[in-house]
Amino acid sequence: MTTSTWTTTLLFLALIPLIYSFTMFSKKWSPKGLHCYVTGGSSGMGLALAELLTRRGAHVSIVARDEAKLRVALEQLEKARQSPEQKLNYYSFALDQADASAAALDAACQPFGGKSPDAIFLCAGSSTPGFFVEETEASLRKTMDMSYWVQAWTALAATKRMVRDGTKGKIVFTSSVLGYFSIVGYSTYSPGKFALRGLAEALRSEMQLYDICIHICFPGTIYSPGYEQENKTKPEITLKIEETDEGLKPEQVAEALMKGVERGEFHIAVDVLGNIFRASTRGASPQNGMFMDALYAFAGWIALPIWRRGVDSSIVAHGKEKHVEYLKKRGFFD
Ligand SMILES: NC(=O)C1=CN([C@@H]2O[C@H](COP(=O)(O)OP(=O)(O)OC[C@H]3O[C@@H](n4cnc5c(N)ncnc54)[C@H](OP(=O)(O)O)[C@@H]3O)[C@@H](O)[C@H]2O)C=CC1
Ligand SMILES: CCCCCCCCCCCCCCCC(=O)[C@@H](N)CO
Repeated sequence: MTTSTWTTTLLFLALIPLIYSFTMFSKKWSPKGLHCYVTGGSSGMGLALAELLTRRGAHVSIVARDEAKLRVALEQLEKARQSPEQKLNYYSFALDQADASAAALDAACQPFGGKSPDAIFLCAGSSTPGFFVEETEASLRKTMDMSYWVQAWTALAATKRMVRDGTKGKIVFTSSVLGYFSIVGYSTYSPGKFALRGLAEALRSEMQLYDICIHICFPGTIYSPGYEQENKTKPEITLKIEETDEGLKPEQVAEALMKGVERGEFHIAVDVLGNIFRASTRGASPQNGMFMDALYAFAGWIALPIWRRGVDSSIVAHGKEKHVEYLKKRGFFD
């Protein structure tokens, strides 16, 4: 290379951190005065997020199925209200159905003269861990509804509405670290959470046509009512593998998600573990920070193969000791 090529290359490399530092001064997104639509807003992370948005001065609509839980959740939101102008409402709909998802959105737009919400937070979802060999066609379809379609149907209705209304809004999906990798017990859940990543990636690209911003969050264990519920069917070995994950409270996840949205991150991880998996699995998805991402990816390069080997050997050991007995007891071989 000639001296001038070297100079140009060095100048170009020096520009990269400079360009990154500009992004630090760009205006943060704020939910104040905006209509935020939160699915799964009656429990766990969705409720914590709805409360946080209320405290930040947003109009908040929460959607879930159980009306009694929604009513209690709305009381919690009322306590976080910042001004009498804020519109806080709940809507009871089953979002794993396409028509009900569109109807829920229609209903929530009514108090706003039919106008689309400014931000859609898709938190609804659930998991029913178990062993794949014990699943059925019905259980696999149902669990896909509860991990993928429960968010995809609202995304479909919301993008149509935002584009028709010219709303330059945002849509935030909730996947899981189990949308980056998977382990025994999550064959009914990870596929839907992986699929959400695919959907978010396609939409991040397409929605640039309309200035609609897409985000997707990848939390680890959240100590929520949903977590208590899933533990009822969770295989012992799955629980054991999960012990490595410290877990967070719904409020901590909501705070971290909000920070990621404010910073304009596409993939939002809520803790170090999530960041390691994110940076190690990123592909061509935008990175969140050149230096930290390189560091997380390096940590993953070293630690993930070691961790996975440990997980694999604990599964093999568990199988030899207990698993066949377990299947026999459940009548699997009958
Ligand atoms: N808990 C965890 O460890 C983790 C959870 N996640 C994901 O984060 C999100 C929140 O989880 P978590 O905080 O545990 O939430 P919870 O399980 O505590 O609450 C789930 C919320 O979604 C609603 N919901 C569930 N199914 C439907 C449906 N078919 N139609 C409408 N609303 C529905 C529930 O209300 P109702 O039942 O009344 O409809 C409730 O409001 C989920 O998408 C979950 O998959 C990701 C990583 C870890
Ligand atoms: C640096 C390398 C160390 C790697 C350690 C990784 C430990 C991860 C354990 C599995 C965590 C599973 C979280 C499940 C969250 C979820 O989505 C379910 N609760 C379903 O709702």
